[in-house]
Amino acid sequence: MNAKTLFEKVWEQHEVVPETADTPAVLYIDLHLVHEVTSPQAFSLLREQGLKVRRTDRTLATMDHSTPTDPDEIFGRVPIKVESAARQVKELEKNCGEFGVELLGLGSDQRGIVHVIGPELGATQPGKTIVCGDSHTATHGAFGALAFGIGTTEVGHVLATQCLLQRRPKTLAIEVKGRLPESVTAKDLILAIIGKIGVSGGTGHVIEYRGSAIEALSMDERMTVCNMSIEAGARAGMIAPDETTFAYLKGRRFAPQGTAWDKAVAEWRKLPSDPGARFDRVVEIDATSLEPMISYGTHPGMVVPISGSVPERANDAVHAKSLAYMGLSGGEKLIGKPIQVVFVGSCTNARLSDLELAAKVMRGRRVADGVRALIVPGSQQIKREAEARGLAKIFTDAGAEWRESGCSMCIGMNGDLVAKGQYAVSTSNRNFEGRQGTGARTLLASPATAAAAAITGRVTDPRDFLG
Ligand SMILES: CC(C)[C@H](C(=O)O)[C@@H](O)C(=O)O
Ligand code: SF4
Repeated sequence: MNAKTLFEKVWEQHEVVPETADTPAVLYIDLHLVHEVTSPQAFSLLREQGLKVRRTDRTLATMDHSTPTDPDEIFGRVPIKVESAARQVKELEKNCGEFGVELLGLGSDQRGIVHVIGPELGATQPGKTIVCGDSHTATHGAFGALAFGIGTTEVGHVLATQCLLQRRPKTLAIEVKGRLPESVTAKDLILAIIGKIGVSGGTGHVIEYRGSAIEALSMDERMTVCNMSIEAGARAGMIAPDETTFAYLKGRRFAPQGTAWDKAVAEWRKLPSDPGARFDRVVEIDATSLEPMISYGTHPGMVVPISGSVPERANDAVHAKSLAYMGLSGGEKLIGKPIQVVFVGSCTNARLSDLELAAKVMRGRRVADGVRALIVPGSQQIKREAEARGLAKIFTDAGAEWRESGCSMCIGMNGDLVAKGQYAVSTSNRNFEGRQGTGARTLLASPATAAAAAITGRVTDPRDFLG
């Protein structure tokens, strides 16, 4: 038998027409997720050409990027303040209505960040091809799906045909051996991986994360890892489905039910890479020696262990420019650096277990004077669960702000912003110049590290609080 990787199995099951030297492959798409930022032009294209959405039953829309997180704006008690955001929200409502696409709209109790709600509703499943006009679609690969971010023109193609033109990527295995130490999170792991392979380390490849440390992760943690595959330059990230995956999915809204469930699980069990399957590249990481990580620069590869210092790179103009933006100098220690904002949220780290971790640090403590701490659940469902479990109260008692779900401060387009020159410890995935607002300085880290910074007002080792 020809040993195959997980990626190869999913790819080949969806290849309608294989690629040739001159033409990309035609791939069938099982699930198309839609949000308000990258869909307006795609729907216009359909309208211009007199086309319908080919499979409305395989298309699901939500609102997340432009949605405010203030309940008064969300529930229509006051108008949405950011005008461009209000327009996008309206347009998605209109487009979904006109084309018959299910929309988890502003008032929906199933609404949330697109990469949080797909899995939460069980729409994300092993072996599926999943696309969305959004780079962090890689998140869904945590279930053993092949999930790509696509551009607006491609969103139009998929809406009209349920197919996508794609060049076949190469495969990269990232083998994570050992076990993560106590108080070192999945976020620290993925930041360490990107620090090691670099922001273009995965270019042209689909990553499969594997090994004992990956198998030990919960679904929430696997999603955190796969989410940032794109920050390593990869097309997608995947993790083989296993009992953890099946247990997560069982009983969710879109998951197969009854005998269809048993049949699906039997198929999903065939997906993991066969013994002896070959990858184009293999990288090994030892989980046992990892520490909590933090970024210091303006791309996610610029990371160090939290106890470390900003690297010195003489004659590196790009490094120097980045440090100038960040207001940091080579050789400077990160621990103890004063910060002004803390953001716990985003499709990387806004699931229930992330909020639990932040709450563990903040319980019975107060946010430091002069620090703004914003905690934004990844979905309305997570919001309700966090409230039911008393997490929200821990945050508000500590003096943090607790909001409606959405992308929020991860991206400066919905009104949640970091001011010029301020330092924000953020659990999101991107730290580019201006990402959280003009002149904002982002330090990427885990929910534990972010919560610890909120309490002390400085970059802090989360192990001081967690042991
Ligand atoms: C707005 C959207 C297209 C964008 C993406 O593709 O990733 C956003 O989600 C981001 O994280 O930068
Ligand atoms: S939370 Fe951030 S990274 Fe995720 S989809 Fe929204 S803007 Fe993109």
